[in-house]
Amino acid sequence: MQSPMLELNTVQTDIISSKHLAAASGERVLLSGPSGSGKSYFLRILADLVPWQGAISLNGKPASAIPGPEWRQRVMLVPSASHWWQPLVEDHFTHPSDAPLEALGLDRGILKKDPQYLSSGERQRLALLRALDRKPAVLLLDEPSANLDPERTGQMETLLNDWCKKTPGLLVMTSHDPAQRTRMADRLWQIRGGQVIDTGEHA
Ligand SMILES: Nc1ncnc2c1ncn2[C@@H]1O[C@H](COP(=O)(O)OP(=O)(O)OP(=O)(O)O)[C@@H](O)[C@H]1O
Repeated sequence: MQSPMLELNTVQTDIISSKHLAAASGERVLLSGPSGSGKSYFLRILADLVPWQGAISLNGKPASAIPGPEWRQRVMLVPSASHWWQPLVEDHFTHPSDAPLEALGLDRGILKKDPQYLSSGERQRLALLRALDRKPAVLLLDEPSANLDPERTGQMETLLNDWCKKTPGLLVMTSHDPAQRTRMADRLWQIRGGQVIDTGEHA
């Protein structure tokens, strides 16, 4: 592997732990495990949103040396349920005119909508675009296509593949869909008995 973008060494919490894990820029990591095994929680560890012990680094720089808000801008979590607090969708974007809405089958008029009237699928797609607008290095996605039909899921996967390659960025995502894991995974991390391990399987 080229030098890792994200690296973990003996990370531990009350719920979950991992020994050594590493992933490089341009990779798509699929995180799997049964319901309730801690996938969402693990993404929150990576985003430094819950207390953890051990070592996590981004491009060789330890998380302890990077202020939390900066870390979360570089290692950005898109949870399965997104929060919207401004009057209009566009108010949540730094550069709304640059957002590739069409790539996800969204009309540009949606930027002028009140977020409370969005459908769950619109909300999910816009939450991803809002995250990309912040230009993260690592994108942590919790079941990003859970509310999407197969056509929209395909569009989202294409957008994510392009983002990974061109940025190049690192994608870590959860999915309950084995077919999606097969389509997307360059690397598989699995939660077994409270341990996150790299299965060594690659697509
Ligand atoms: N901040 C927290 N403190 C303590 N326990 C938590 C915290 N967050 C989640 N948990 C617990 O961790 C366990 C794993 O939850 P998590 O949501 O990460 O599972 P998951 O693998 O994402 O499940 P699913 O596939 O059903 O979404 C659950 O028992 C949950 O109650």
